Amino acid sequence: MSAQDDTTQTQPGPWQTVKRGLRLSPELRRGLGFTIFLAAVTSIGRLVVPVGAQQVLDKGLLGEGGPDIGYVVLVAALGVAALLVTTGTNYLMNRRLFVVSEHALASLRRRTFRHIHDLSMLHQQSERRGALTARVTTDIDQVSTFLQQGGMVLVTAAAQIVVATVVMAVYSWQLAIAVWIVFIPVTWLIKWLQGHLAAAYTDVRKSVSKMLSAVAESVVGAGTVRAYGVGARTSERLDASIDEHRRDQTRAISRSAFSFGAGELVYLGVNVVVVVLGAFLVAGGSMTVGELTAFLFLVILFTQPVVIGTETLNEAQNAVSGWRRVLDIVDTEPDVADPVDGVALPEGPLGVRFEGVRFAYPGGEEVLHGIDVEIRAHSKVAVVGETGSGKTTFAKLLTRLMDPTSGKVRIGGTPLAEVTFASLRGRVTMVPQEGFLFNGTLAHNVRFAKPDLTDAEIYVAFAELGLDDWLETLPAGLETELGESGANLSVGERQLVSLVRAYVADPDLLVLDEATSAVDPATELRLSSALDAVTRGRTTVIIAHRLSTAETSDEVLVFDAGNLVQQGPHAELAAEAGSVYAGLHGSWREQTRSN
Ligand SMILES: Nc1ncnc2c1ncn2[C@@H]1O[C@H](COP(=O)(O)OP(=O)(O)OP(=O)(O)O)[C@@H](O)[C@H]1O
Repeated sequence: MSAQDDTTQTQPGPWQTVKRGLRLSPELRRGLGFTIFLAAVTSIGRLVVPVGAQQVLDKGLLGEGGPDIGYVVLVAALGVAALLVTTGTNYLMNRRLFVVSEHALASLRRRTFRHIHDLSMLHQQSERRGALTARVTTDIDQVSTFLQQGGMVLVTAAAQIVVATVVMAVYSWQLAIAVWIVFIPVTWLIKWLQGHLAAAYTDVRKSVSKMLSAVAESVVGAGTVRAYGVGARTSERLDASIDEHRRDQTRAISRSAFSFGAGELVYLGVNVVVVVLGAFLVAGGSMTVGELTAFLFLVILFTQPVVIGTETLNEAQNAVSGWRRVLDIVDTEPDVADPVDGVALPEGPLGVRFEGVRFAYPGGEEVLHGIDVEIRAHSKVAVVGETGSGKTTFAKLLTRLMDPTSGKVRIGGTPLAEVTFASLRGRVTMVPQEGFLFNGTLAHNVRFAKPDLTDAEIYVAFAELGLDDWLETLPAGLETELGESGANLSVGERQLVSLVRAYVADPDLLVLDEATSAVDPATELRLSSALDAVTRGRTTVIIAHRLSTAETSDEVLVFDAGNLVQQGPHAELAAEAGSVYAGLHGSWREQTRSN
């Protein structure tokens, strides 16, 4: 099932969701028997007040021989002892529920996060990032709130209802039946309310995700928004998503307020029935005053779980909707999977082969139409073409960020789909256009691929790439803070750091999406000599946006509208009059001359 399909497919019911959720988090069931035992003891302990009141009234005060203070004191002492035990078991039960649910949810968070990571680039783009973050944060928080608050109610409610019913029947079976007659229609009402609340809270969860995405986009893209002067349009979209969330939340809250009122009504209704019928029974001599008093206390014990239950319905619905969305993610099959019994890439330099590779993005038209190509080990290959011609798609298939719709990619002769992720990620590195930098120091960012690299080794890497002079210009050298996404550096400098990072990872196949952004001439010079050093001695595929890169490559692959139309050394291709490459090269030279 796909994560974004949840609006179109029939959703699993609340029970199915809870059952699936429990199967996925077996920790929640650990020691459940003992927790239920503690709940039963707590519930039995709560009988102290009704039974004590009945004993004190009927035997201690209104007994045949007159008031018996000794008996009253005995009942009071036993009551206090029982209350102490109940407090202890109640504490233990709550603690167990907290500990178990926190454990389970921490591992659910981890699992969901890892799964999001495993989902291919395709999912990460189509499910918006803010929404994915909400899965791991707010959605799981909702489940946690429910399990810790509502979960206790669920565990104690059933026990309390059973215990209260038994004792009520002992005092007066007629009144016990009356209580149940009022109670049964209420359970139907609750079921009906549950359905309505579930729908309302599903809407709330969706609008929260939408709102988070809108906020995240407008914060991350603040620069672009300002540059294009579309602040008003962005604010409108944000306002609309906030309004939608307010509307959904208000609707859900008014429905839950209604269900809360319904719970109160049950309590009052049952009390009225007991008082009226009980008065008749006492007058007719089939019930004592003490038993009726006890019964009224028992009604509290009986209806309390129902009333509190309707209150927690609110959280329960919220939680089930959240849980369902988390499960949707966890159940989404990653479309690029680590092969079971996969193999490692062969030792030594790696060549690449594409055999009849076709690719279409989900729901889109084919964008690569049968690519056959061989890239020799150790060669430096430039991939060029108009924008949208399929270069990036080619690179993503080459590094298995996606799988071809048909055809095969081989690296070092091994079909890519059979190579373990560990071997693939260790030997093949892709440097995207905007190589992402993390908030932290320069050293931290370079160490990303190799955590145990020493400072001395990092200095050597900078020197080997001819970047030691640049490093010296930084205020704190390797300890320079780069800021969020490397914001303290210029675009060109960020690319330099990405290159160093790729260099220390020492892959056998390097796939690099050359940055398009213009950089100052000094940095440009540093970049091109660092690039030369990085590519030396390994197979390199560069998506070249500057044709100067193509000029210095062993071979050039020319893409046009999803087809590989030319392949060969720069000089040869440029000489083919009227060819796509000759055209590209001609216009690039004109552009650089006019610059
Ligand atoms: N995530 C996506 N979903 C759907 N279609 C996509 C996606 N990414 C790219 N495409 C489409 O696939 C085609 C090839 O895109 P691709 O990014 O591979 O081209 P490119 O040559 O790398 O372009 P550029 O130089 O602008 O990066 C284009 O028509 C593009 O619209």
